[in-house]
Amino acid sequence: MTDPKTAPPVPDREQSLLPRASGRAAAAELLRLAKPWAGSGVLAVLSLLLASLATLAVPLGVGAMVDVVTGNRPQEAMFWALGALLGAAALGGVCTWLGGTFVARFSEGALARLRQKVIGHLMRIRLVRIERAGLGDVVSRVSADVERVSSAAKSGVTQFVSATFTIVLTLFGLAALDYRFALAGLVAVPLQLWTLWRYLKKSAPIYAEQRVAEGARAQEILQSQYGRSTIDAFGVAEVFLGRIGASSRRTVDLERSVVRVLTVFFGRLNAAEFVGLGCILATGFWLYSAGEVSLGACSAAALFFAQLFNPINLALGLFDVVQQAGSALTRLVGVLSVPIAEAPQRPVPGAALVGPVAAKAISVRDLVVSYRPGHPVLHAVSTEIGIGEHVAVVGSSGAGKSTLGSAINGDREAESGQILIGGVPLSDLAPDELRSSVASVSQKTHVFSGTLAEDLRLVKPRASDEELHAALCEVGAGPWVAELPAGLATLVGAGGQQLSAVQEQQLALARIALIDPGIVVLDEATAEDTANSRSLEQAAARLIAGKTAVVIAHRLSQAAAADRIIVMAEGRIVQDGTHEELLAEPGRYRGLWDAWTASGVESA
Ligand SMILES: Nc1ncnc2c1ncn2[C@@H]1O[C@H](COP(=O)(O)OP(=O)(O)OP(=O)(O)O)[C@@H](O)[C@H]1O
Repeated sequence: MTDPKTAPPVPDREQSLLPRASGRAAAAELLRLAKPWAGSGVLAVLSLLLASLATLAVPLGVGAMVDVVTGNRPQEAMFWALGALLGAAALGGVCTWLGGTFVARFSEGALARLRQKVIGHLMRIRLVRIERAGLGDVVSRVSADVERVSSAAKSGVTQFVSATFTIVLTLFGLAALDYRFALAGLVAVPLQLWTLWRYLKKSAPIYAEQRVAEGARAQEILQSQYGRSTIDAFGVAEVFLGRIGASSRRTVDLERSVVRVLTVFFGRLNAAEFVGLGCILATGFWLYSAGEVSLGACSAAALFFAQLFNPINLALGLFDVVQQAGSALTRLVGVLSVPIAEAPQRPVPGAALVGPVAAKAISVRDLVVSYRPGHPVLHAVSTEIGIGEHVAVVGSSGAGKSTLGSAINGDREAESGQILIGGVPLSDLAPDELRSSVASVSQKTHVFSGTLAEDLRLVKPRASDEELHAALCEVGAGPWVAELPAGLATLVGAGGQQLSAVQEQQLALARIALIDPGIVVLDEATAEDTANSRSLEQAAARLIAGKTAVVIAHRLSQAAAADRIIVMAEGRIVQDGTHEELLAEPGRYRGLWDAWTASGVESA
């Protein structure tokens, strides 16, 4: 089967990515998920409101002190002002801490649920859709995007809410001193809004592009690791380094564009602040000269406005974080809109459903399968496979053998046509029922990190050690497993004991032996040396005895041993018969057989 990571690229990358949700749908989903933590949300708002109120005491206290110094207030007002400042500082500190704690409880709870939901959904999306999107897109959504939303929620939300409260309350404070101070301060608002509008217009497309570029970079890096053996074999590491470099440069260029836009944004915000402060000072001078306000009130007004610089910059600057988090959130929630394979819930997972299951017949009727809409790779394929019959599928590379195998195994959906398992349409079988009836070994087996026993128990969680040993012995793995340092408890997979390709294949066969299904689809890669490939063939033959089997024959000796052979070419069945029948007629099979025997492989 074609390796999905090296499958031909789909022309329109943007279209093949998983979808994004609308901003409204993303926010609605987040609020739904946050419901259990609504209490923490309310407490967070109240704490932050109190913390912002406390900051108002500073300009008022300093204003009072100025009035004491200029003789407008009695001396003892100085002690009250100092006391108010200290009390406000303590209250502000405690409330900010409480606010941060409640925000974290609220946002982390909601995010954990979202992440769980997205990953759960991803696991149920059909493999072909994941392959079309590319692993990079998937990985960047559940890592970088989750991280972006999480860090925005942790610090950004607290700061944003505090800053907004401080801005609103400070404007009230200014108005309380004299409404003309508040009006003077508002002169800066149109400038700030214009600055923000320009910034959002410029930065939104850059951020969206940045997310896609990050996905593409992750895809290149993953591809270079998954394809390591091929890359090493052909000595093309430089090509991949070049591709990773190009995709990294793209993300760096976009990062630079972000910094440029941000610098202009903050520069304009500073200018707007100075315009506002100038207006406040001019208003103060005018009101003081007219004898309408005290010098202390003028100082308090200037301090109020200067105190707005930070929260305004913070609130507007946080649009950046909020925007990025929003963009990431729409990508995360977008995953939830991808249709999934319906999985009826069953109370007992795996264990109770694992075999032995009686052999069943397979009917393939006018089967059409496509990886991309409108480009079928199987064209109306039909065949009947009887109970207990062993059918080999042969044909040149790309003929559609693996696709047929994976369609029978339920991994590939039919675009049209049908597959019946024991007379029941495959699409009507519950996933657990399907898994216990049909099991397969593909060319690309995976050894999961953990102990050997854990790897095998993935398919039969309650299997005893004796059962695991029996399955391993049945597929010829007994001798090397006996030599492992800790037997079944030996760590295998990434970071553990490295297994050879043949041992990995035997492990895959042992999983089938444990499931003991009625139908087996074998598409395992051919071992390079004849001794090993023969031992694997013998193990496979033992495994499929008494079961219905579809063997994608990579060696024609496997085909010759089958009850019947199907020859495929360009997605169609071009010959169908026993080994002897097909050898007796001129055609593709005889050509393949002659070429194979001439190569001397079978006699090696
Ligand atoms: N994951 C995939 N995405 C897109 N196209 C694919 C994918 N897998 C296979 N194809 C295409 O489908 C066609 C049939 O491939 P398939 O792997 O079924 O052939 P095969 O006969 O099993 O070949 P091989 O013996 O090389 O495994 C080929 O044109 C292949 O490029």
